[in-house]
Amino acid sequence: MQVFEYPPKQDWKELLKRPENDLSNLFDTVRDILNDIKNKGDSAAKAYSAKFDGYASDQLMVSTKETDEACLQVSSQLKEAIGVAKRNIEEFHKAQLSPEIRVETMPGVLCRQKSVAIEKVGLYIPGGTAPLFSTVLMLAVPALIAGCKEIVLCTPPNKEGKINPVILYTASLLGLKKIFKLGGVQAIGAMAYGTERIPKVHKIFGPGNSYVTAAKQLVSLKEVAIDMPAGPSEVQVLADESANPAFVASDLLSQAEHGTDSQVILVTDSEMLIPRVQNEINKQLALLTRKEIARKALENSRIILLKNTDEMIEITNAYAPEHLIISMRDHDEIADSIVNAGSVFLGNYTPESAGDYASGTNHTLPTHGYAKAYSGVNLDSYMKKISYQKITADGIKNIGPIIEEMAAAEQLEAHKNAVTIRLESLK
Ligand SMILES: NC(=O)c1ccc[n+]([C@@H]2O[C@H](COP(=O)([O-])OP(=O)(O)OC[C@H]3O[C@@H](n4cnc5c(N)ncnc54)[C@H](O)[C@@H]3O)[C@@H](O)[C@H]2O)c1
Ligand SMILES: N[C@H](CO)Cc1c[nH]c[nH+]1
Ligand SMILES: [Zn+2]
Repeated sequence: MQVFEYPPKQDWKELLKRPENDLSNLFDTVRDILNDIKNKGDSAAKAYSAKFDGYASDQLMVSTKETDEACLQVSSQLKEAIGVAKRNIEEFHKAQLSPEIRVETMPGVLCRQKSVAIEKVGLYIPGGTAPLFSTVLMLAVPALIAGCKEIVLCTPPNKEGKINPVILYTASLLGLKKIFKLGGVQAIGAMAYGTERIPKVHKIFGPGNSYVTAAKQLVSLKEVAIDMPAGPSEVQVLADESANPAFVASDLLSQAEHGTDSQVILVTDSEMLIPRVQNEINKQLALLTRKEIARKALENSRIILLKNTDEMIEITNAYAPEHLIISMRDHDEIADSIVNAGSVFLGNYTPESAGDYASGTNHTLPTHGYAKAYSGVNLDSYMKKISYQKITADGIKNIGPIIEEMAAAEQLEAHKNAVTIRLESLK
């Protein structure tokens, strides 16, 4: 990881750049695949599945037999761990249910707002470099709590057409039935447009690599809503001299191992901490199975030494990390000044992987600086708000003249008349 000591503010923007695929190329490739899926449906899905995942079969839907067999392959300890994570995620997301809002804005003018579940949702579970069964919990638990009626799940198969058994176990634990062996852009296109076998949904959720993220962004221009751009994982650690170098290194590596295009950033005001963290990274990296992936991600990554806490906060809000760990003495106070981050982890005993798996918060989070404007997945992501109003005869007498005045000023006579006609009927 490259170290930058006291970089002047005008250099921060350059320093905080994300690793880029050639974006124009990426979007062109993705657009072509999406058009094929839109025009040719399942036959194109099969062709792209063969090309990118080495699986060419007409059998796209996972059968009950396959799920039953998969469930037998999962150890009881893992089933127990998944059970605890599920309960925590349920608890945190159930607490997000919001009551209906009812306000009488003027006498006789009653306004209501109610949350209604999105009927059909599509969940994308990444499976390219690691089978993220935890993402099944993160996406399906809130969908079920919200009350979504149709839940479609797509995830890439291996060359033999098999889905990771733990993904299937988790999906079956949650009662999901429509599981398709399809990954990448072809899965996003299939859920956006619908194919002969894959139902079209209203909103697509889930993280993925740059291809998946670009596909979500393109289909959201016209066909469907999406949760947010949730691309290659990132973590930023804010650390002072109270941080534990081994813990900091472990957190940086935990996101670096996701993919070669992941990015991890350490920002500190402690010069002494830097070589200690570097030593720890080298020690821990050598022990990882995914060391080559993590090593590549570290090439995209940086250590930044700054003068004080104020600068550390400023650079964090400018970067808007997906995950932010604050390993500093005053972590609670510093957290109050953070306005741009997907999810924040406080103190030395809160590893980011707690949020990835089991604490209860959602791990599907905005990357690439989108945390400036987007929230991570939460219960509201699966809901629409519908507003209602009911005006009584007395109510229209109260509010009618206001509406007439405004409609006349906008020169919209018919709008005005819809009120006048009622007021006159009451004379
Ligand atoms: N932001 C978040 O909330 C979050 C959460 C979990 C994981 N992630 C990220 O999700 C990503 C998962 O990526 P992954 O690759 O392991 O799995 P993935 O399922 O996202 O991508 C695999 C698919 O990519 C497609 N693909 C691969 N190369 C292609 C090419 N050249 N052209 C077109 N399509 C191609 C294939 O169809 C394959 O099925 C990682 O980057 C990880 O960091 C993000
Ligand atoms: N850190 C990922 C989100 O960027 C989520 C995840 C799933 N499994 C492990 N990690
Ligand atoms: Zn992770």
